[in-house]
Amino acid sequence: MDLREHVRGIPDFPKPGILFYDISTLLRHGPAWRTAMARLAALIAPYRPDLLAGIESRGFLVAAPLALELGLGFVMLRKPRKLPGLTLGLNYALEYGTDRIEMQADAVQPGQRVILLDDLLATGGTMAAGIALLRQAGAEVPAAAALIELTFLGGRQRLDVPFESLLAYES
Ligand SMILES: O=P(O)(O)OC[C@H]1O[C@H](OP(=O)(O)OP(=O)(O)O)[C@H](O)[C@@H]1O
Ligand SMILES: Nc1ncnc2[nH]cnc12
Repeated sequence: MDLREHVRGIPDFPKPGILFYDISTLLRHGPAWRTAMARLAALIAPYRPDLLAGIESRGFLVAAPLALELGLGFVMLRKPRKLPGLTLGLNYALEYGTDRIEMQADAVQPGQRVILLDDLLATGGTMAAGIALLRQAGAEVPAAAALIELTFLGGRQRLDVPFESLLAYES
């Protein structure tokens, strides 16, 4: 199945010159969504994860079903002040401005292998921050993955772990 047919590139949104890649159309199509999750599961299984982590919000849509598919637990990396209990957090730079992600301090046991997932890798800033935060919590991060990679933004060059994606777009 060609999954590209099920991802919509919307012109000039949110920034002129860069397509906005929308996974709503993929989510809506049961067989395509199932195929995408099965292919991504096959890509990350060789890294032998103990847990999967996902970045709020679209990353949850990828990490949670993959965790079910692989029979693993799932950890949420969330926007600030959303998680109860003791949290760890990290501020990071975006193209314009800054953002922050947080996770529960006891979410990971020291040395657990945690793969970080998101729907899309653009500049890589969000993924790099997520990896740093997981390490702060004691995790080993053997790899990161996303459904979509915008190769022309060079995001994977900002990551110091292997990165897997299902669909790469050149523009
Ligand atoms: O590689 P980067 O340049 O950091 O961009 C990628 C991030 O941007 C989007 O999230 P967004 O902040 O739009 O939040 P959302 O998932 O809640 O839509 C996307 O889901 C990634 O998390
Ligand atoms: N071009 C893009 N399409 C969809 N989500 C994004 N997040 C950051 N850049 C994006």
